[in-house]
Amino acid sequence: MKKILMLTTGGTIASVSTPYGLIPTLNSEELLSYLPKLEEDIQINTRELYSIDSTNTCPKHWLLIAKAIEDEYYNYDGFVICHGTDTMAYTASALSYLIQDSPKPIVLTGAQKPIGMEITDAKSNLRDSIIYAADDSSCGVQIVFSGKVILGTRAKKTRTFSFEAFSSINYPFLAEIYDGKIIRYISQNKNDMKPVFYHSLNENVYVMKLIPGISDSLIPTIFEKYDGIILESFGTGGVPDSIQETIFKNLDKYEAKDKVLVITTQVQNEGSDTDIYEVGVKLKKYKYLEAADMTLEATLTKLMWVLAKENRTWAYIEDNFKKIISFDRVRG
Ligand SMILES: NC(=O)C[C@H](N)C(=O)O
Repeated sequence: MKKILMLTTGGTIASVSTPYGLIPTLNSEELLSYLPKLEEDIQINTRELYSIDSTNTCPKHWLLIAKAIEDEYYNYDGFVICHGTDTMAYTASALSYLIQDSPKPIVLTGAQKPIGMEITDAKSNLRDSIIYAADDSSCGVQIVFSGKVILGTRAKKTRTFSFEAFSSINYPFLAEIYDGKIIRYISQNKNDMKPVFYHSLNENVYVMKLIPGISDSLIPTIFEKYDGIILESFGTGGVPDSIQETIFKNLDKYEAKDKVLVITTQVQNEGSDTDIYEVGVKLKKYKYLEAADMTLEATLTKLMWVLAKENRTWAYIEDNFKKIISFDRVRG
């Protein structure tokens, strides 16, 4: 018999309607009581880690989830985390860096409608997640939602209301689940996997979204305050004239290992490549990193993981940021 640990953290799945709006209220046992009967023989133990709308998720919650899994890792065959959908992709990415090479599945799920409502996606999402987490071929961190299995490093919430809330960005779905049956499109080899747990993240990372004509007035303050600056640029990536000089001055002022600039794109699909246009190529004389085809969620949490290392060198930062972890990037 397979043993699954279901961890709960709040979110819509555990919410009830109140005069003030939906509030996460159900505890983990109450949530589990809604799980439809399974054909498989699976023992599920459950534990509430905290109960919040995932809007309020912070990096400390990611560390807490990772620690709870590490503490129970050898007592269970798989883990299911019930989580709010709004920041689930961030949590899935963060867990992909905090728990690497896990031969056991770590599945995040949630719902667009509370589990107590008559029309809800919660029961099927929970059932699919448990079945997927109990399957011998599953491993690593994934989101299971609306019948799709998405790598934690590739997930993005792309719909606010529909049940099909998540997309897999620049990577195919790993599997789909129909009527409780898993159809795998990509098989993962877990034979040589040994889990590695990490215990810290550097929260001093800022995401700056560019808009046409953006002013450079906040840039010196951002560089002073943060260790990692992610520039969400346009198209394939470039730094516009209005902020160019100030960005370059600040890159010169701080050593690259102290303040790290990452260029990414606002375009959801296909990623960045600063080698193409002059607005990107001119950056070449500076040390910076490129997100390439990584999601923003993966870029942010990977940078937090990389910058958690004390006395880091540029080589350490570059090697680890560019290293492919849980298929988070395909391009250089
Ligand atoms: N569907 C949801 O779970 C949304 C909710 N606001 C949350 O992220 O906690």
